[in-house]
Amino acid sequence: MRAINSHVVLIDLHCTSWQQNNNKKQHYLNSNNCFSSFHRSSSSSSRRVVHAKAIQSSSASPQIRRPSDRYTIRNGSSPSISQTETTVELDMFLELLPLEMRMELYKHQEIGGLIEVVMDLGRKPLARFPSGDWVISQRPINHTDLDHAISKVGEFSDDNRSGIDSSLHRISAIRNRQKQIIGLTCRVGRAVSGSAEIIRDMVEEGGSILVIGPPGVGKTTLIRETARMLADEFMKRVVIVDTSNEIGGDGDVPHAGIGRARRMQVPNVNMQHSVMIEAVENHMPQTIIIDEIGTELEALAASTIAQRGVQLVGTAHGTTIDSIMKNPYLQILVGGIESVTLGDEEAKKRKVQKTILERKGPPTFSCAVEMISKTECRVHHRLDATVDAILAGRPPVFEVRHWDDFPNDLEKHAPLPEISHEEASDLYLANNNITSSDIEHDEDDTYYSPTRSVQWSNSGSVIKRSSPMQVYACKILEDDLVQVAKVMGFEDLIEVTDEITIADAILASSSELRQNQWIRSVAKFHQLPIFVLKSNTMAKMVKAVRMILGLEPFGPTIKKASNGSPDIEIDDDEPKRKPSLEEIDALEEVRLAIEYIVIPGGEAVELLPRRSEIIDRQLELVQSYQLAAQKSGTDQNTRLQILPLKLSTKKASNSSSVRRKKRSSTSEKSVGGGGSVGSGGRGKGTSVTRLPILPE
Ligand SMILES: Nc1ncnc2c1ncn2[C@@H]1O[C@H](COP(=O)(O)OP(=O)(O)OP(=O)(O)O)[C@@H](O)[C@H]1O
Repeated sequence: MRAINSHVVLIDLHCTSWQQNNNKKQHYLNSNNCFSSFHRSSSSSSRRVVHAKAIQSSSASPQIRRPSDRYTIRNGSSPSISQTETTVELDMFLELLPLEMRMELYKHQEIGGLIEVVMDLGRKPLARFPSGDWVISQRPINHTDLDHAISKVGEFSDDNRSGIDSSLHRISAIRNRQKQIIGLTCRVGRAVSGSAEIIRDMVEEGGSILVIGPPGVGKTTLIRETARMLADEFMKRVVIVDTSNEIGGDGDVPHAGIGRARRMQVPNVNMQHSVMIEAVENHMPQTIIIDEIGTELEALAASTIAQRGVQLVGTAHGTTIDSIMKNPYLQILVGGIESVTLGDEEAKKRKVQKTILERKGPPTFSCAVEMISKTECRVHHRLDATVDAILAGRPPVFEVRHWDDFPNDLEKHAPLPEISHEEASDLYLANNNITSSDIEHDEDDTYYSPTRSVQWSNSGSVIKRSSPMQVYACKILEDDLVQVAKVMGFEDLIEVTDEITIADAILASSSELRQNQWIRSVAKFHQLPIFVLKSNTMAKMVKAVRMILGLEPFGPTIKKASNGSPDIEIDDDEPKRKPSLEEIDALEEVRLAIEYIVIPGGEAVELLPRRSEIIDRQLELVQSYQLAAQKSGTDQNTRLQILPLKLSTKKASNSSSVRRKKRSSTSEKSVGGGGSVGSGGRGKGTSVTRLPILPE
């Protein structure tokens, strides 16, 4: 047994990094391999899925039945766009082709998913589908075919792009040396409703988003829907700088796919950057949408816009952030890179070479999305951290999201309703597949036995779960959490995971949450409760573990975050009145004894003699750690001894009060947890367990 004097010790708990994770997704191709669209009311809270339907052509080739023309297009906030209109858009596209080729194409099962048609002089025309390329006709394309197509589109601008009025299609020309058009790449443009759901949390956060991806991966489609989402659902003033009219479609009236967002056309591709600045200066936007930032001037303009506090959503060609970093013109988007020479000492301290690469300044965009395919992307919530990691040769932290895993249940993204504590708990239970039949009310054994399955509750009821609770620790030292769980005997019931997808709860420090709002978004996205530690003391950790396992009610600890999501704050079980200096000293003595000797070393500690009221306060604190204690000494010289025994409080009925009455002023009595426990004589319904001694 050891006695200690209290003194203040600062415990520095290091942080675990916010690990790479998972995903979420959206669903576009239904089982018939045709496009589905999500129709959303402008209020955004009520959402429903509109399934794709077969539609018969009403115009171009009425005699042709198109069994696979089964796609719909989201209609944004305007309810006026009908499926017939969307069919008309495909018809407009197909009219670029000579009739016999059009008829062939109509017959294709995947016509609804057609991506591009390629017409090169003297070659067979190709149709590109998600499943691959398909030869439309054995007859090679001739000049008449090209002239026919060119006659259906508007003028080609200096970037050799054109469009079809009132549609999102993009027609790109290849010219010979005499500037005559000898090839056409005709891309079907469509507003794919729901395509921005995958980044809704980021859009909502209001940060600037850089979308990176190779050609044709769906960047324009994603930012078009993002523009609509921002304008129609988040009611932002959105201006699209539409260099090739690809986002808002050809013609002076923008396509309904952009919702209420405004669109600025760009007369000449070289003027994109000046139109970007003009947009900020003249039209008071809150968000600027810009497709294909490709030149240094455009990157500089983007950086200027970001500095003026305007949210940016932009795209750039590339496969990864790394490729943007390597592009000298686009580097500025990620903060710029410079080489720094360190002093010998610093280089040694950092264990790096003397000359290293560092980020020059803050990136233009706060987060980034790397589109891997139309159905998968990598989300970098903190672009600065990603860039720093890449420069330091560390793997960046990102989240992989899959559209195809995304539950069709878009309600997940509805704003959280006002909920009571009970409802918050119910939500948590529901998300963890805990049904009411799993709930046992076990009044005789409210304390948790480690040999059981995991339990979770908010009100003392006992809930069984089949696997250990998976906790995602955010800026909480994983080892500390594991250690606390271990000393509490819960090592089989709680696990720390790096995979947020399989997590049941997030345990985060409040400072981390304040700094990184996106954690809340991710939690909301995955519907996980966040248990918030204001400080990383063991007492709070013990309480957090008990709450996560459902052994302690939340009570008034649920606080609404600014975004409406309920955080469960781990409060101290500290006295609410102002404690005296003597009390503070006595409680600190308890804390140090427990955290430095009793729990880690498994040793008993006898505290200094105190007045009985102070000893009662000490006892309360000991109980909050679920430890047993006993009083010793005389009435004038009473002191508390903390035992390395876990307090197990079975229903003590009235026995505690009976024992208190019997307490002798000189004899030793073990006390704790509302009932009395002693290492020698345990009362009925109470027990103590020897704490495991931790490894050094
Ligand atoms: N989520 C999606 N579901 C179905 N089709 C999609 C989706 N996203 C894009 N597409 C289709 O894929 C094709 C290419 O899309 P988009 O033009 O958006 O790609 P991009 O990455 O912007 O290409 P580029 O870089 O060449 O401009 C279009 O025909 C578009 O309709």
